[in-house]
Amino acid sequence: MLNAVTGRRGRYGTLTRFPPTQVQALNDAIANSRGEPVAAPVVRVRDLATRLGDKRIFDGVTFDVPAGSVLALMGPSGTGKTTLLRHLTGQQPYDAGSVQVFGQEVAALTHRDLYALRRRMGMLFQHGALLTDLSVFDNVAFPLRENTDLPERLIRTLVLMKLQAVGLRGAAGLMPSELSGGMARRVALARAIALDPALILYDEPFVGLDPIAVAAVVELIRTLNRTLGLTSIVVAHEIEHLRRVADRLVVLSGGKVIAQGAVDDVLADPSPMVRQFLQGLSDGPVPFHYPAAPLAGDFGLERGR
Ligand SMILES: Nc1ncnc2c1ncn2[C@@H]1O[C@H](COP(=O)(O)OP(=O)(O)OP(=O)(O)O)[C@@H](O)[C@H]1O
Repeated sequence: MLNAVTGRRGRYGTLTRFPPTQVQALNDAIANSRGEPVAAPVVRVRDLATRLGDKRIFDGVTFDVPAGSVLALMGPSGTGKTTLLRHLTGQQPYDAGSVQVFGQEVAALTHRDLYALRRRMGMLFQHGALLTDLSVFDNVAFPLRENTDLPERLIRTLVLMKLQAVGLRGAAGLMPSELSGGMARRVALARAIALDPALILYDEPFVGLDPIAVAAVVELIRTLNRTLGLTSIVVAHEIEHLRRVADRLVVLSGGKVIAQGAVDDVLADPSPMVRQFLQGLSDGPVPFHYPAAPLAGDFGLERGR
């Protein structure tokens, strides 16, 4: 019998590891054949529309994040990737369409239910700095102390387990100022998984890291996803890192999804918009300039002035 999350086979010996999307497809097929409901994706976005100020950010965005997968979210700067993560956490309302996390419509949740939903999500934001006055240990303990009534003895065990998972148990007594950028990112990751989330959101997790630290974070995202049975969304620009970390790729541009699917399929997508974005060209269909008033007006060069 297939395990719904990992795709490992049980008592019949050989262990086969399927890609998560294939696992979901297989489980869905099995459930279908038995007349059971199919496994719902962890995140389900349908016809999402959002305006911020007078700017249309999303206009009919639709995609799923299958359970157990790592989804990479890419798109030109300012296209709304962070906004999308904020829709998932309920920090930013949307105008139309549906955003479901764990089967719950985020916009319909009460304050209390939203709080409960957020406890099932870990977040690693680029600027989610560590608390500088607290040690590494206390930074990771922080969400546990804030959100649970666990005794200190148990908190200590949990914190050391999370630090062990990111390879920094030995650094528990250090202060943030004593850490390298890569170590700090890993401590932030230990803090993000402190409450055992089922979904983790990474916003630009590789920015500012040297190649060795990037390799460690790439490896960690994959390992944590596999060993903790997480589902992950990674917003990043670095195709070479995302290729190593993600199962699926969604490319946003101009308020729409311009490509989505298995990473290698999207990377091979021949459409000019996708090619331009992926190859970093500045003169294709994706505009380089943020919309602005005519140049002549801004520089006082209009006729008669
Ligand atoms: N509160 C707000 N009010 C008005 N406009 C906003 C607000 N927040 C964000 N924006 C605009 O929404 C757009 C999307 O921003 P967002 O940060 O989601 O983009 P992004 O794809 O994450 O960008 P980057 O890759 O540069 O981080 C940007 O044009 C930004 O200027």
